[in-house]
Amino acid sequence: MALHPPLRINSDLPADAFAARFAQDGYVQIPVFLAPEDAESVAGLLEPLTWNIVAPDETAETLVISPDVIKKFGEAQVRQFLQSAIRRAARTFSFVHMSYALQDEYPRAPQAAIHRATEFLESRAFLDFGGRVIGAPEVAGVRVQASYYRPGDFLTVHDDSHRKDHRLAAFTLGFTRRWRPDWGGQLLFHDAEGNVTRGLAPGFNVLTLFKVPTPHSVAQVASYAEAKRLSLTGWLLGGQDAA
Ligand SMILES: O=C(O)CCC(=O)C(=O)O
Ligand SMILES: [Fe+2]
Repeated sequence: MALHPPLRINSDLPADAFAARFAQDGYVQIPVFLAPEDAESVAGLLEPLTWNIVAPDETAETLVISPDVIKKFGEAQVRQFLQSAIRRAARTFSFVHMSYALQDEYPRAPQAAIHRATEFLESRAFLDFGGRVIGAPEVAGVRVQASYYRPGDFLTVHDDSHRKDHRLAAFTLGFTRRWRPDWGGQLLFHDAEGNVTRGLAPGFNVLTLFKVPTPHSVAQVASYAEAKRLSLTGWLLGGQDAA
């Protein structure tokens, strides 16, 4: 049962026009996705979260480095581990960024204000809107995290295929303000020749949907970037895997 006032999808959105774009291009961006005051409210909830650093270990398992883990193992050891995740990025899939696991956290404190976003992303309103745009009315659930990319953070090329989950499409809902194009952090789409076919700048209250599988990455954020690259990112799921 929902504990929070629902976030409202902007009522003026022409879902069918966005669906045509998605079908043609394999991705679509929907600006002013939430009612503007609701987007402001989500942005205000993301800022003060207690974020964890995430990066894969040498077996490709995601390690979650909470502030407690840093206290326990010490900053030097954490830095060493992150350096190895950065070195692995030269050869294989890797990433370093901050994350907040909305759906894992929800049962611990469903009344926490951030879960207005969790409840919305799991709601029929969001799943049905997403389903209309991607042309898959059977969207059954969602897998989602909040993410925050700091200077130096990155995500190397991958296509979002998953062993178990049936991912119908990937989405990101951005809450990044005033981003300069030379700050990196773009969502990049890649072709077979190694060219970037499209680079989408982080934005505010923009929903991006793209097909799975699609080769993509997040460009490393420049050391001199001053804004926070904040978003809610995840996948619309089909059938039996719904959360
Ligand atoms: O943050 C983004 O723009 C994309 C994130 C992504 O590709 C992923 O988490 O798999
Ligand atoms: Fe991805």
